[in-house]
Amino acid sequence: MRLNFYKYQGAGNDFIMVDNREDTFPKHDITLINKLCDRKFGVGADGLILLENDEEHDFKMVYYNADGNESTMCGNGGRCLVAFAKQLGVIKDEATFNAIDGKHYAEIDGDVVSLQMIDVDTLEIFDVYSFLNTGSPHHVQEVEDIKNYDVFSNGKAIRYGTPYNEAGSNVNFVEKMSADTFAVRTYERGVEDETLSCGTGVTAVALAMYANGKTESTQITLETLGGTLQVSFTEESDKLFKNIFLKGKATFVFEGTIIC
Ligand SMILES: N[C@@H](CCC[C@H](N)C(=O)O)C(=O)O
Repeated sequence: MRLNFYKYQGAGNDFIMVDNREDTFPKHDITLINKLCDRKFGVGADGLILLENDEEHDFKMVYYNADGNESTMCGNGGRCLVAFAKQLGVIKDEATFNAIDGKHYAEIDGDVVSLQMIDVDTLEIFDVYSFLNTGSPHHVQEVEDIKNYDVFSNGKAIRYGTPYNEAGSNVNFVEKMSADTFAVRTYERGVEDETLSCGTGVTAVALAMYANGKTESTQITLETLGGTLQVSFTEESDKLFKNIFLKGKATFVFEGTIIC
């Protein structure tokens, strides 16, 4: 099979994009998707995303983690898919699309994509961490000296540990930098490693920091290893967050054809 693909990255979270409007991609071939995402034996990416036709919206997003399994929402991937849809001529400057967690609205201006995330009505606060679902599940924990923190070992232990166990959670470590700016590093489920950034992850961090009283701002800057992202939202009532937008660059890297 000859597979045309496009590589995109959003704040260093990188994805293989495939135009699957003709429904030709072998969607259940976990081994193939895992191999395409492999950084030594394949193209290399944190995930693979299919752009498909949708009856009600501009397109549909189908997301696979690098391990080859279909997973829950990917915020940076969604932003990159909007840029890909524009490159294909499927949309102009705004889009609505269908994803596993429901309908999303997005705007694109140059290489900056602003993506509306699902509303969040449940945010659990525990002694040393918070847990919430922003389309994907996220554990949020404050640490000191985040630059030198062992994200891989500690993230992996939390991801597989109680209460998450096999189903797991993504794990975000955060350190406050200023009144409305936080540094974030994320261990991603399904990649099973630290990624350079995670869109649903920084969204979770912004909401958790606000809910924990670590910031009074509803427009928060998140510094990740791969770049800067912005999250804005409104709080409708206690811990009910709406109008959540994730904003940052989504960049085309290269395209190619692979015979597989
Ligand atoms: N990188 C993503 C999150 C992708 C999903 C995650 N790995 C999971 O399986 O929960 C993002 O930008 O949100």
